[in-house]
Amino acid sequence: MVDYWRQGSVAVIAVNNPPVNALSYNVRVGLYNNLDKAANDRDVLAVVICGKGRTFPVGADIHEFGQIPKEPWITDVGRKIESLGKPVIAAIHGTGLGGGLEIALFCHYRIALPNARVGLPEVLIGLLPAGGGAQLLPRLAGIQVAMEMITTGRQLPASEAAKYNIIDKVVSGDIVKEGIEFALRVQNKPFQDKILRYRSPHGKDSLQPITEAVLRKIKMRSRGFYAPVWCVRSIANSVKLPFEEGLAQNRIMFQQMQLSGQAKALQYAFFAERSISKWKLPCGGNFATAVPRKIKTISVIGAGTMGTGITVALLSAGFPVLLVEQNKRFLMKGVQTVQSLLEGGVKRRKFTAEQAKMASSSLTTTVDLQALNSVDLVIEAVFETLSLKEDIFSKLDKICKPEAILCSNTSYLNIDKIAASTRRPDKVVGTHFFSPAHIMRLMENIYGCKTSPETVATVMDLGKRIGKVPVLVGTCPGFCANRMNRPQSEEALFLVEEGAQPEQIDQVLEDFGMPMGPFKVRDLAGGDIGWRSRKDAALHLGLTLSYDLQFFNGERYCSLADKLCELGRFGQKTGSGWYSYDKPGSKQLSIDEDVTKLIQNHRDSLGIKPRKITTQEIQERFLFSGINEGFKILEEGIAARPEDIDIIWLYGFGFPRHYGGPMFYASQIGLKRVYDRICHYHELFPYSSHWMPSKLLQKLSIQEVPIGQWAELHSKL
Ligand SMILES: CC/C=C\CC(=O)SCCNC(=O)CCNC(=O)[C@H](O)C(C)(C)COP(=O)(O)OP(=O)(O)OC[C@H]1O[C@@H](n2cnc3c(N)ncnc32)[C@H](O)[C@@H]1OP(=O)(O)O
Repeated sequence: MVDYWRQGSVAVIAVNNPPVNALSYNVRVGLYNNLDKAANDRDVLAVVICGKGRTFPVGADIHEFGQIPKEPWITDVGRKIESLGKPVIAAIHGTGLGGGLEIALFCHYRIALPNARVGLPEVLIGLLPAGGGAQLLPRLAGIQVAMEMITTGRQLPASEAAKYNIIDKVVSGDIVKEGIEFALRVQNKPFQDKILRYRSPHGKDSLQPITEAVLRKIKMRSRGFYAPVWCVRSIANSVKLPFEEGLAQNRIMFQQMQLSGQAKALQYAFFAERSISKWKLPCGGNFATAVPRKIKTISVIGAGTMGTGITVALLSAGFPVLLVEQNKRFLMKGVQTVQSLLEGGVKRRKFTAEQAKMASSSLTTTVDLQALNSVDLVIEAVFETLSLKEDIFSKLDKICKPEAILCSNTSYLNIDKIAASTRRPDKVVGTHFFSPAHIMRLMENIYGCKTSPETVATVMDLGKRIGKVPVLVGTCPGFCANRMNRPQSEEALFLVEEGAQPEQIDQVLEDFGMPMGPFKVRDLAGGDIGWRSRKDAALHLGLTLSYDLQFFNGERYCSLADKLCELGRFGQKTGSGWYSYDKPGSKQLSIDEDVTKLIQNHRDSLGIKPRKITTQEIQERFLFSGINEGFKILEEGIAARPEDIDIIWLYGFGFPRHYGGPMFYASQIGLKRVYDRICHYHELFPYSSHWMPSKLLQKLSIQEVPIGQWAELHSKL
């Protein structure tokens, strides 16, 4: 796991633990023993530490967290380096992260390739840099830089790290060769002043104002995530305590944090995010055997909000796009939107003006579907009407080349039905983007019963290539994301009907950590879209929406949202919705007395006496109704694993990452408790079928098993 060789007077110690040279127990032992070997070899005058393969060590082995940490620790390896009596050079390529960077900081010198990156990302997995980072970095780069790096986990490119003295020299070529050359130059020079523990932290007199400013920033963005605050404390220890005492204190804090639910959730999310690319279809095809088709040209049908957002996502990843609309007026409007989104990307520094120009020049347009005869892949993004989509897909089937893949950006409709309108159901797949599609990272890919593994592999690959987080699910109304969100939106309305205020519900869920409460989300998305589909659904059933309606199609129904829409209050875009806004399109909102009155009148007309609704009830009814649906999605095999569901929620709805996602959150609360509360609400609200408890949840509530085994259990149901 650790290789050792000598080249003249230089000993090279190379960590060899693929894929990322994590500092597992055996690696730490290997480093420690090989440092001893170099120390005891009189002919060795300097030592180079590096990583084999793709990277310098990226930190501790996260799989080992939760076990009792075995010595030597990273700090023991560090002390060994400091006391070696010979200069030690860290030669960094790839990413030098966490414990990897900490070892480098114990070294006397650090060199790096230009494309190397360094950082202390422990905070992102709910921890602090207890392997010396929080003590050493302030002594090298100063308190201000250490605070920024450690509380955000940001990785710095080598050139920026050199600016802060973290890297002594940026070198090009072969990193080991460069390391040896550097070692030969410094081998006979004094290096005691390079041992960071003997320095005092730069900017220590400004500790208090820096700390206050950082804590203010953390408060604004953390939403209940506490690791950044502990990181601040660990850096303060570098000023307040002698070096060894600071190390010991930070280690104690690290151990406490490691036991916390937040660290467990973040580490779960880290591996969950990596597991989603390992998909499997019920027919047996999977990520390892299916080969994605090469996609060079893509067409997007529909130049509305979704179509233009998807177009920008594709263009900015370097794909040429042929944008299609039904007439020139819509097309022109769409092109203008694409241009302004690209300009917005330049303003937000997502890409340079030059890149935006390049992207824009890769856009072509047409009003003629026939022009799609040579594209490799089509993404349809028209209205959510099944007949319209069926019509488009049957035309595409005739026009497009036989091997072309046909995707639908539907958020709700049955993929099998859309596929059935073609003679190539194996090449039909759902690619559900989230709005705004050029920004939101989730791409919910949906397979139908005939979608081929090759088609799935192609859209999963495409998602990665355009910087999205692609998650694969099966087909059902609303798939995973919207199916889980639906009961939550309904519960939010019912809670208002029963006595809560929209702003109260928003506040409770924002305090929980959601980026926006459900009523602000409704106003942002625009109430008219849901209103139209509710009216369509009613029409389809031969019913009409009426305002004293308390049941619809056998289910509890609340018509408050319809009443708002009837008044033209569609949300931000019309300047009023559940809140009122400064002007149409503005985000500046205030509570509207008219809405308060409308709610009161609504309750009066139905004879509902408002009651006090507690924070606990709001949280439970919003979160548990979605979680129950999540378990049904698992038990039906729509999602293969709870990890898939959680990643959908982290990236599609901004669910607080320090809770891991709704399914992991449920596992932490305890499935018995979640199940009991769902049964309680089922008893109270028998006309809301979303409270019918999931069978899988019931089973898991009796024999609690770790979340990693839920999927196995559902297959045996
Ligand atoms: C006292 C305690 C001292 C120190 C504390 C620490 O050091 S905590 C750990 C700090 N380091 C990190 O958090 C790094 C996490 N890793 C990453 O950010 C990325 O993986 C990385 C290194 C930038 C590489 O990204 P890339 O996209 O190239 O690869 P990918 O993420 O898919 O990872 C490849 C496989 O490696 C596994 N892996 C990555 N990091 C670790 C790790 N620290 N421990 C264990 N395993 C790790 C990852 O799960 C992938 O595995 P696979 O089976 O292929 O899915």
